[in-house]
Amino acid sequence: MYTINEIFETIQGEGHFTGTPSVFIRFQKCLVRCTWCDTKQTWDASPKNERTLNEISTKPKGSSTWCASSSQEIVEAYRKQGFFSKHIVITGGEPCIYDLRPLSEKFEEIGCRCQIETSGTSEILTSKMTWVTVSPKVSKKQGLTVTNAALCRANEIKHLVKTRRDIEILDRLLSETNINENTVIALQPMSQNIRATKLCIEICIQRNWKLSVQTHKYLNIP
Ligand SMILES: C[S@@+](CC[C@H](N)C(=O)[O-])C[C@H]1O[C@@H](n2cnc3c(N)ncnc32)[C@H](O)[C@@H]1O
Ligand SMILES: Nc1nc2[nH]cc(C(=O)O)c2c(=O)[nH]1
Ligand code: SF4
Ligand SMILES: [Mg+2]
Repeated sequence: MYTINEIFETIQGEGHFTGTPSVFIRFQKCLVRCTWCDTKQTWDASPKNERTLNEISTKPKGSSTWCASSSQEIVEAYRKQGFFSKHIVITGGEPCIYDLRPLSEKFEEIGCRCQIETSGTSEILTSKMTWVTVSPKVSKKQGLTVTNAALCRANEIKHLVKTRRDIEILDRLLSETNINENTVIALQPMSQNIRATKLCIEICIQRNWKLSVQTHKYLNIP
């Protein structure tokens, strides 16, 4: 069973698939607890916030209610909602605390393609066809860090940037890991910070990396 915070259809606002109509399956629970996380409502799955999948499918955005659902029930909810998008973004919270093979394979059986948004701090178990976006995280407090294996599985490394220090951290990760030469590298400014955005533009031009600005926050869509 998976713990799900919300299921909604929107436009992918981040990374390589920016602009792609997508159905988001947002998982509950994350152990990393980044201080600047823009989705803190997903961190815990407290029993008092448990609801049914039906209630989760129609709830207001941003609440910490969640439900326990099987991959079959999630795919059925996708069909019932009459969504159009065939691009499924599995995010969270931290979705990779779960084995995502059953969910990703079930969605592929109905002609969908899956993408995972992950911190890279848990083992990535998903179908071969899944596009894996790793946004590297290091949490000394929780003793969790992005793994070599996650960076090597990544189709895309989308790195959050606040200052030049974050660029140095990414350079170190890339120098220590033998990533696939086709891996897309994207820089994402933290919390739409103007200085961080200007720095990301400068470095993306110099390195021929992709800029990822969270377009949904500028468009004010989910
Ligand atoms: C909420 S996280 C969930 C997936 C996974 N836990 C992860 O960190 O990749 C989804 C994406 O939002 C990004 N994100 C979270 N908080 C952000 C913030 N304040 N500014 C910019 N991006 C943020 C993460 O880096 C990640 O790429
Ligand atoms: N539109 C939109 N695009 C997104 N890309 C990654 C998101 C996430 O929270 O994982 C996200 C999100 O929350 N909304
Ligand atoms: S790993 Fe992702 S969901 Fe967890 S706290 Fe960090 S940004 Fe938020
Ligand atoms: Mg988001």
